[in-house]
Amino acid sequence: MRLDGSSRARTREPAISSARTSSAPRPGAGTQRVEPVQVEISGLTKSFRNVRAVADLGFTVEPGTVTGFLGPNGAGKTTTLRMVLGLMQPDAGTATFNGRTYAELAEPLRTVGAVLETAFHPARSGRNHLRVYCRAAGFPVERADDVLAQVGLTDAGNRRAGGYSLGMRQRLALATALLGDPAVLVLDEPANGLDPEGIQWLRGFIRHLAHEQGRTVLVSSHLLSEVEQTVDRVVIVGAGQLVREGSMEQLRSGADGAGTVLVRSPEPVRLADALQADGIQVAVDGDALTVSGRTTAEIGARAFAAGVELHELRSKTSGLEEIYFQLTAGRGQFAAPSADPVAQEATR
Ligand SMILES: Nc1ncnc2c1ncn2[C@@H]1O[C@H](COP(=O)(O)OP(=O)(O)OP(=O)(O)O)[C@@H](O)[C@H]1O
Repeated sequence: MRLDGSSRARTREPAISSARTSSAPRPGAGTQRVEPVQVEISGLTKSFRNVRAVADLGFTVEPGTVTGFLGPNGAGKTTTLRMVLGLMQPDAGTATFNGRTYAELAEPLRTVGAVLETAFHPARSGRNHLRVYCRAAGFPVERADDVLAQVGLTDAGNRRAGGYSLGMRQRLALATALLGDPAVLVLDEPANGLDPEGIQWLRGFIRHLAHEQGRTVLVSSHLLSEVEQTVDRVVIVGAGQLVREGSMEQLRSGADGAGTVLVRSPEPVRLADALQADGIQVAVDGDALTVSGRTTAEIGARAFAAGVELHELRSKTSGLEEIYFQLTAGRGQFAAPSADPVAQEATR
């Protein structure tokens, strides 16, 4: 699902948006932090006739961090987010917020805000759209002005949302998601269609929501480059299954087998001994060591502890985009050969 600029009326999916009015992040009143909420996905599974969209998917989204939910088109991201938000029933598995499913939350709109698609009444002003939403959700109408200010749309608040640019619509959708001051924000492809200035604004805004205010932020994208500078952690899916979960640092360093680290030292043998003593696999070639399955930080720390001088320490992988491509190549979606569930099972 995408921010598609449509003006369909929706009730359950808070919408977004942008003006070139404000570039400073202002997400929330003051610097108060929200109650931390952990999102846990476990065994989530969903099929549509002969397509298994999500298959036994499990991962955790931590408070105070921005987690990128990445995968190629058709990998199952939207289907997963819909199940997380209680908009679609899973065939199996659960998605919980501090242990409760969306349906079990006492005040779901105060716990979770979502930006799934742009959807506004085109004749309504941005401010009115937010006020209508406040009334429907039982929030004080003053919240409309609070969130307009947060996303830098105060000056455009009285203009018809139908005349907003895509960036402004995305800011308006984000403002809608923030009305309930939720601890969790789920954003589906929020940078879609934004210009570089809008992307920079969004990046600062999202990071502020997580890092300064302790919110749990899950941002989906099919492009790693789009979220690379925004997210702290990544969850990569392919064909509905978990491909990789970890910090950006782990992904960059090619840890857990995605790549190797090159180390140069005037004492290669002593360094190799120190690393091997910790069960780390090392290949020595002159003054160069090639190390698999560990981050540059881990190797640097081990060398420091052993008192070994280093002349070079770097990831040998050829870049994030290449790692991402390698991890997800050919994993757009399952194409089960038959609608027969037994035959589908055989394709797992
Ligand atoms: N309502 C539906 N009916 C049938 N098939 C569906 C439905 N929704 C999703 N699918 C299929 O499930 C698979 C996963 O789709 P999904 O939209 O979740 O992927 P995605 O990762 O969000 O992709 P994109 O980045 O293109 O939005 C795809 O093969 C898609 O065609």
